[in-house]
Amino acid sequence: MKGYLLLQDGQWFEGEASEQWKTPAQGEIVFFTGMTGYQEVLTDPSYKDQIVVFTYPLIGNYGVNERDSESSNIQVSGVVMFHCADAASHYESTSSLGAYLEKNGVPFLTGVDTRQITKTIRTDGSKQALLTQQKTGVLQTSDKKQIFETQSEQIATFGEGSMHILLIDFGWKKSIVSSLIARGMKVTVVPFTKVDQVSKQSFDGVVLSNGPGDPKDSLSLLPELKKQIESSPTFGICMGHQVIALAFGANTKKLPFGHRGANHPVKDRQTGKVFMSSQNHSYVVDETSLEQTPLETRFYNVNDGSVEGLTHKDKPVLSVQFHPEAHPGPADAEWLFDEFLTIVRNKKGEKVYV
Ligand SMILES: NC(=O)CC[C@H](N)C(=O)O
Repeated sequence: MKGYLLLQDGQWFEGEASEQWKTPAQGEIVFFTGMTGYQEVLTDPSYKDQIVVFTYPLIGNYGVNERDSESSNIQVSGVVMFHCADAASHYESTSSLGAYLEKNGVPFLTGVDTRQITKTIRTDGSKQALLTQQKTGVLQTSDKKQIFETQSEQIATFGEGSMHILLIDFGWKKSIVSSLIARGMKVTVVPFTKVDQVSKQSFDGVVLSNGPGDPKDSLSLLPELKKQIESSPTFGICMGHQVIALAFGANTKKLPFGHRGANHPVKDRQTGKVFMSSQNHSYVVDETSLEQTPLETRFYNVNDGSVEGLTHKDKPVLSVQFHPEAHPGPADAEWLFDEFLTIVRNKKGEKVYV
């Protein structure tokens, strides 16, 4: 059965449509350049309502398993691949990728020139798109604020460590919680709209999570979030980093087509070292807006010079645009959890020297 990807500007691409495809799916079209990690990408809440194009031509080779999902649902609205492997080969695989997408009612298109689509996005910028079985289709305008779509409903605690971290949730990835638990932390996840319901004194550190959509949609909650950020050592990841910047008076802006992949080089101004990072974002902190704030740039993107992380001049606040929990991706930036937790431990009086 034929299927089509229609772009907002009228361009279209033809491919093979998956079977269980009842209605057209709309979303912002984005491309991911990593060779692996498709299960984590599909279930990462930061990808909510996006149509993901995988640029690596063979996707699904190792199937889908019970362990790697970043949340309990598939978050993307559709998927575009060159080839989706029918036969999955991995000892932990419980399903092929195609069967997993079909079971969850997520449409996908194969046999398309994914690199051509990517070139189009890179040249003309990100845009809305429709996956449909007709060559024609109407794109709906939407004022949906994704930032409110994926946060957890309940306040929940994980792990049993002696240090207690507040994870402010914008659409948290499982890997952030497991990275903290692996380092001896107890983690309480609180939706960002409910931070006023938790006491500022009960936590040894605060982490602001990743999440979908535009960070500026959090503006009305910034005063409350800022109180929490200033109460304890704080670490922001991706959306969390952008929200910290906004809370201290900086600005964010949309990139022409975002960074999504597992090999984005980042430079640490403090050490001069470059390392590889996993990334998934459309927005960045506008460096020119930092001048009037107490924040300074610590990390840069080597490819385009954009801001990749911040520190506060006087407070224990650290933030990164990339993903130190890195699923998918290289583990090169994991040490940032250790740097942050050393600050947390030292503040609590458990001296740690690194
Ligand atoms: N992974 C994230 O947290 C993404 C943050 C934000 N939604 C962006 O696209 O820039």
